[in-house]
Amino acid sequence: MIETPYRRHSVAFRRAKLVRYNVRTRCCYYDYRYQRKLSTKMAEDPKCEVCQKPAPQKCSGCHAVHYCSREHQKAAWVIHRKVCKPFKICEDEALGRCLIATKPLKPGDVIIKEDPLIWGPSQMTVPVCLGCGVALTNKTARPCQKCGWPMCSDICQNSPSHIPECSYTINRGDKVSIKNFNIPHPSYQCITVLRCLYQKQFLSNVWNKIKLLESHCKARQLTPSYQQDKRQVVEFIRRFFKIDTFSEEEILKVCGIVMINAHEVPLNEPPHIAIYETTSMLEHSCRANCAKSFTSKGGVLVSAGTHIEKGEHLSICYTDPLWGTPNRRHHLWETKFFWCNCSRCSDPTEFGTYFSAVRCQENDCKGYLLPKSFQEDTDSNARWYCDVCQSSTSSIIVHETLDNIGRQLDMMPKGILNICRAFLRENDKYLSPNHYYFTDVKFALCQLPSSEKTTNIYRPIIIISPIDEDVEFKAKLCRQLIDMMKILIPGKLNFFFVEFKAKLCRQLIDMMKILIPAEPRVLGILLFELHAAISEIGRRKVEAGLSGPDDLQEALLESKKLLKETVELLKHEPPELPEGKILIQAKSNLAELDVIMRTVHMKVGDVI
Ligand SMILES: C[S@@+](CC[C@H](N)C(=O)[O-])C[C@H]1O[C@@H](n2cnc3c(N)ncnc32)[C@H](O)[C@@H]1O
Repeated sequence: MIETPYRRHSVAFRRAKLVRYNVRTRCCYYDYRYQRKLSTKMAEDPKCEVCQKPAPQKCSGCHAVHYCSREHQKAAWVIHRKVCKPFKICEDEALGRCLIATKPLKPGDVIIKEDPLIWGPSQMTVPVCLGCGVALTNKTARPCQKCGWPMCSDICQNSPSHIPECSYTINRGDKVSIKNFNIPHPSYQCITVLRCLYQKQFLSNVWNKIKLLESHCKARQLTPSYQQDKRQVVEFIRRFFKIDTFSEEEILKVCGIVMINAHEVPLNEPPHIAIYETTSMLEHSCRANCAKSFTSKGGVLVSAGTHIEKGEHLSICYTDPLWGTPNRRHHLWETKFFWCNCSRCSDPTEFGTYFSAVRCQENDCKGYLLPKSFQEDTDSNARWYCDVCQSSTSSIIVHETLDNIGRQLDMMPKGILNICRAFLRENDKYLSPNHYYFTDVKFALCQLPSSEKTTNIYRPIIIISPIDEDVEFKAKLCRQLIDMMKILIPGKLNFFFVEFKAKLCRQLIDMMKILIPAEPRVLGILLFELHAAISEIGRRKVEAGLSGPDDLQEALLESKKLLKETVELLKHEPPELPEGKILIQAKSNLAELDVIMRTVHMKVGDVI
């Protein structure tokens, strides 16, 4: 018999008793019990995964298994590649545990895909089903027959996730009774913490992973949330559930673990939270290199968002990457107990985008004010300096101005074009063109629908951004307006909005690629909106006789390129999330576009 590589490997594995034969499927399977035994032993004395001889070489991917020779590594790869990871877990004095790439990665490569160790409702939530997390109403709620917690179905009542609070409630003696489903209910504050404590009491394999996560117990003691947890979680667990197995300290440590490590999972309304074994170890950067998305079942999927070199730290962004630097840094300090010093926070200009900068108010000065470093901006004597005239202004005054504009923005209805325009125009004298407040408004404008059906509520106006310095663009818009006025009926004059929208999308895409290149959702949405605007412009121009088939084909080709990029960026998004819906739409538009392009080609030939 010819020995195939597979047979060679299986023989080697069987000899080493790592592979067993499954009679039913007639296949060999990898016996993980052996791997675990070997891995524990290898920590002291590395042994070959295949033959158990001394093994000097380790897997260059995960660094977790060893081999005595290249042959045995090759033989093991068929099975090991299913569990091998492109990173290793390291310990850093400042960061704690963190993940480091062990091989080069390209955008979209999957790095981690895992189910939660624990999931549960957010601390502040309306009553939700404890089996699936969906919000309940008087009509949909049905009490669990064993404990009374409201559930949405029999399946959820018997869900393994519900076992902890169900069994603690049964032990308590009285069933839970929840009647009001419209407002946040305090009883839910302790559920996720209780689920972790249950692991401590009964399931040591899960608890052993949870307990290693950072809790920042000491730093938290000085915060209001610690006192709140004492009153609302510790007391509730003790008084309501009558549990005295855990000390106050133990419960508060778990509260800290949940606060520091839980990820918000937005699959349901309201979102639930989840702790993951590996993803919860990822460090933060405001210009992260990894992207996080979720599977439909609540698992997490971390993929490379940029090209990542071997040896690079893997990071995600814990905060909203479209907040300004002071806001991001304070938020991280208040919720995760560290001052961020990432490459973006260390560069006040945020890679030349001036995303957090304000305009210099000195006469005729075109400069921007920024602090020398945002690390020092927490000081009350801090000042912001102009990059042109070098004048300075107190940080307190800058922040007061920003707070006022922020309040204005909070109250402003987004999605009303004229109001957004007025905001951009009025604040142009204070804020840099790429300022985060402007970005917020422009991002909302970019998501306004481009098509006639939904946009003809907009008045026929020429929309020229106050920050628009592109004179040629304005002139072009005016020429087009005159042409169009002659041809179009008034209801179609929102053409200018679509042009404006396409321009905004391009501006934002360029900036996002510099500022947050690993945020596929933001970029994906913008590329999709740009495709919609370009298609609409092409279509309307042809309808109005303003352009010929060559322009149309050019627009279609650009649309297609943008759609392909959108699909690539959003490929890991589940259909439950808005970005997943855009992915479905983009795929369908791509198919339609192919048909249209073939038709155009058949009618007018290859014009470009
Ligand atoms: C979700 S945990 C990450 C895992 C954690 N290092 C561990 O060992 O369990 C978040 C904590 O990691 C640390 N951390 C993460 N990113 C950091 C960064 N960029 N700078 C400083 N500390 C960071 C902080 O202590 C933060 O509260």
